[in-house]
Amino acid sequence: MNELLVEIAGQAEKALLYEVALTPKPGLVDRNNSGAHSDMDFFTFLDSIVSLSPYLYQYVKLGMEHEGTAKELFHKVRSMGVHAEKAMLAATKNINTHKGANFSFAVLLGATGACIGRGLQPPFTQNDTQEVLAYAQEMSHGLVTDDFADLAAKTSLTYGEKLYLSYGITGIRGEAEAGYPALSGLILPFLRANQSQPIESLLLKALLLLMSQVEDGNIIHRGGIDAWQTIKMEAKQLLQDSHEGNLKELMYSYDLVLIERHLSPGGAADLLSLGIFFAKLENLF
Ligand SMILES: CC(C)(COP(=O)(O)OP(=O)(O)OC[C@H]1O[C@@H](n2cnc3c(N)ncnc32)[C@H](O[C@H]2O[C@H](COP(=O)(O)OP(=O)(O)OP(=O)(O)O)[C@@H](O)[C@H]2O)[C@@H]1O)[C@@H](O)C(=O)NCCC(=O)NCCS
Ligand SMILES: Nc1ncnc2[nH]cnc12
Repeated sequence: MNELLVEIAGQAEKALLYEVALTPKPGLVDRNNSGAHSDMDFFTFLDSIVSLSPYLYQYVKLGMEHEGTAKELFHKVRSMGVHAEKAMLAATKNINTHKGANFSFAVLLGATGACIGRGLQPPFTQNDTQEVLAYAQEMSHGLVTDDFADLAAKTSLTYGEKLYLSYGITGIRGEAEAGYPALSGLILPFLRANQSQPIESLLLKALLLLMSQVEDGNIIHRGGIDAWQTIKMEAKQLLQDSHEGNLKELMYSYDLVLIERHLSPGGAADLLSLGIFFAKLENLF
């Protein structure tokens, strides 16, 4: 069973490495540049991933060994996640590289471990993946209401809390509570349908697909709702205009546009990592 635990956690780590290595990503940190970020670079992300690695293993282990309710497992992985977040910030000199990704992997690796504890085995079928997402939804039930219950009394607010108060946007918490529809209904069907394509162009197009549809808290917190709506339209147009011969050139140009606008689709980047994780468990590539 330990080999399976190591394999699952390893796929999550690989997904985070694939995401940051993917190049060129508009506005994001990659092998070419730091996108719209002045405080972090490719090596900051490598340091971050290494700091999170032991906790990815612990999230799966907590799930596999869990015997209570899904909600009880959520509290266990979230407690572990707080330690992971501290380790990440220590490794990155207090820069928020993977806060959202750490939260989602805590929930989804815990859910994966719980389902494996009930007999699920990789390679996953689409139904196996859906069983994990359904369990993650059960774990996250009531999360938005619980987390945002007493915001008025708080003296300092996170980006997500500010977005909720300003626009009613629920961000990654809402995504988790809904069972990650950006995975089940958007990126995973796309990756399954195009799995034979070269991986870099496949993942670049997957990122554009996410950018064209997800409610990305990072874009909104920096640029507001209008900037987010514009990026959704532009990403959709790029997806329509791109083909094997011009994709990288279009992405390089769009990277310069988002850098100039100081906008970064960090939420879409996190969801890309999660999509790669499940694609690996399904042996898509
Ligand atoms: C639930 C938490 C994630 C806390 O959330 P928080 O309230 O802090 O804020 P959110 O913005 O709601 O979420 C934080 C990150 O989640 C990513 N994100 C946002 N929207 C979405 C979405 N629709 N789908 C998926 N993911 C989303 C995003 O993270 C990525 O971008 C971050 C890098 O950019 P950042 O530094 O945040 O912003 P910058 O523009 O760079 O800032 P400046 O340079 O301009 O200053 C990076 O984190 C990526 O992961 C959001 O940032 C969870 O952390 C939590 O529960 N915290 C409480 C303590 C705890 O329980 N921790 C353990 C959790 S297991
Ligand atoms: N490659 C990346 N660049 C900037 N923010 C991110 N958040 C997650 N991945 C990221």
